Amino acid sequence: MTDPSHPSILEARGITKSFGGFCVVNDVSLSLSASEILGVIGPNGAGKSTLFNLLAGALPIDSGSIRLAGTDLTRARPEARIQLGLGRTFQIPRPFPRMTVLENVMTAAQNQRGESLFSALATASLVARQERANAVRARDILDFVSLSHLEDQPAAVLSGGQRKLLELARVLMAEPRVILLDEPAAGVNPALLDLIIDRIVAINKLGIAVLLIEHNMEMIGRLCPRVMVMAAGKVLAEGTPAEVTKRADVIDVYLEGMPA
Ligand SMILES: Nc1ncnc2c1ncn2[C@@H]1O[C@H](COP(=O)(O)OP(=O)(O)OP(=O)(O)O)[C@@H](O)[C@H]1O
Repeated sequence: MTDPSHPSILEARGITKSFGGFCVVNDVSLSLSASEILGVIGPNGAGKSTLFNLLAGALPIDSGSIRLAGTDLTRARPEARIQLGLGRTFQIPRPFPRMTVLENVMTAAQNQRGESLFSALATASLVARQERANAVRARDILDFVSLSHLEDQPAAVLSGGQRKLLELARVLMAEPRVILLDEPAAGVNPALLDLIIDRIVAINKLGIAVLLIEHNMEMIGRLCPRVMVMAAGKVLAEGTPAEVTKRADVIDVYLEGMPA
C-alpha cells in the first residue's frame, strides 16, 4: 500500500510472464513511492530479474499493467521508458570496454528528446555545445560516484565494484525518476560496498526512487525500510526486513542456510 502523503511513482499491477508454459512471474503487483527504496529479495530463480526485464521493457509482459508517474508504460519500448525516467542496472555490468569511463557515461545522455526538431535545426556548433554540456554533467556525475580519477581510462580496466559505480553513473546521466538496481553488491569488495550503499542513499535523497534486488541481507537491512519477498514467481511476503526475515515461510524458501 502506498502512503497517501507519498504518492506512487511506479505502479505495477498483476504482472505475469511465462516462458514455454512455465510461469516465472505470476500476478505480481507493486507500488513504489517517489521517496522510497524498496528491496526485492528471494531465492535464485524466483523471478526477480525477469520482473525487472518486464518493468524495463526488455521483455513484453503477458498480462498486467505498468505506470510511471501516472503514464501507462505497459507496451512502451525500453528507450521510451528510459526517456520517461525509468533507469536500470544489470547484475553483470556491460560497459563499452574500449571507451573511456567518461565516454561511457556520455553515451547515456538522453539528448534525443525532441530529436526530429533538433536534427532539423542542428548545426555543428549546437551539437558541439550539447557535447560540452554533456561532458560537464558526466564529470559531475563521475565525481558523485568517486570515479573522476579514472575518467580517461578505458572501462576495461575497472574492477567489479568500479563497474557497478560506472553503471550507476550511466543511469544517472539519463536523469531517472526511478532506478531498478539489480544486485549492486554482487562481486563487490567490502570497501567499495560501503561506497555503493552511501551513493544509493545519496541518490534516493535527491528524490529518485529505487527498486533494489539484492541477496546481501546486510545491504537490504541498511537501505530498505520495506522489502518484497518473491518465490516461484509470486510475492510471498512484504514488510520491514525485520518482519519478513522472522517469517517461517520466508526462512524456509530463502534464508535457511544463508550466512547470517
Ligand atoms: N528468457 C528466458 N527463457 C526461459 N526461461 C527463463 C528466461 N529468463 C529467465 N528464465 C527462467 O525464469 C526463472 C526466473 O529467473 P530469474 O533470473 O528472473 O530469477 P531471479 O530471481 O532473478 O534469480 P537470481 O537470484 O539467480 O538472479 C528461472 O527459472 C529462469 O531459468
